[in-house]
Amino acid sequence: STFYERYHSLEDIYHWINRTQQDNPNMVKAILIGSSYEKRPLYVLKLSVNNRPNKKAMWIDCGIHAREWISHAFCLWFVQNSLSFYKLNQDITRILDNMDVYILPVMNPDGYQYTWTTNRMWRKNRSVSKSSNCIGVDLNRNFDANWCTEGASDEPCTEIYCGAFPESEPESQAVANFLRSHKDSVQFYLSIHSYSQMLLFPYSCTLDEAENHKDLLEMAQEAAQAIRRYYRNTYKYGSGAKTIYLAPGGSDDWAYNLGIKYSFTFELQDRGRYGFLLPPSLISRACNEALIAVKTIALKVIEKT
Ligand SMILES: Nc1ncc(C[C@H](C[SeH])C(=O)O)cc1Cl
Ligand SMILES: [Zn+2]
Ligand SMILES: [Zn+2]
Ligand SMILES: [Zn+2]
Repeated sequence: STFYERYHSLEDIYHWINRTQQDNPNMVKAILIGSSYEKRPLYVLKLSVNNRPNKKAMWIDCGIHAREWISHAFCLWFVQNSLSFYKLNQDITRILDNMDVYILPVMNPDGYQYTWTTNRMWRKNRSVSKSSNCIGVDLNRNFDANWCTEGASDEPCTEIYCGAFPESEPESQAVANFLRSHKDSVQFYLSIHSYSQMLLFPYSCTLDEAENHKDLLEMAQEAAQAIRRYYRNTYKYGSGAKTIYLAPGGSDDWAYNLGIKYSFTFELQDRGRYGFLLPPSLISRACNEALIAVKTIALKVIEKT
């Protein structure tokens, strides 16, 4: 099986980032947006095929949760597919001609490394708290969106520990800073997770409906329909609070409140048979399903703006 149908160590992904930039100097640029708690680099790959004035952009982050390995695999898959099929596939060509794409393949490198060396089921980052022997903050409860209310915990030993304060973690702070400084061009935010096959949009932190709920629902529905039509697989869709659970401090809610009105979290395969331990043989199916969903929504964002 090819490189993109296998899971890769953190070091291999860093090598891949370098090689991808070197092999595609006109389309790919690696941007260092910060570093992790253990001082590992956070690299964003910028895909850009032209320098149109006030061009829009989309953002995809992967690996906010360390054990969700299909997420990291999707970011690599998306970059490879975009570079390989630009000018050959009309959807990818239309997307790249109209939008720059910022991709963060490993948002939580310390946690990812830890799942390779020590504990495959690790979720959080690896920061040390002053008040407890337990390690790690749930980066998807650390953003400033109803921070640390119901659905998160102020207990460092829990899997949904919200951290000492919003953006207390270097990883979430780096992402928030980058998006704050690019909020006028970024129109579409996407965070990739696993598992349970869902296409989620704001809000997760409250049962209130987002002001463009109808748009978001229509986009998610079309994406889920595309997956069903092309891959005969079922993805649920809806606002996070109603579809999965009430949970505050998530990156998608925060990005939405920043002004990025098309904001989504995808939960990729599967439904629980393998869960986080999705076998490599299912990587291509899972990534193709996510890819058609991303393309469907990206094309609708381009239409609407
Ligand atoms: N805003 C959000 N959007 C999606 C989710 C679901 C993910 C699934 Se792993 C999580 O629990 O962090 C959670 C939140 Cl807080
Ligand atoms: Zn090396
Ligand atoms: Zn997750
Ligand atoms: Zn999940």
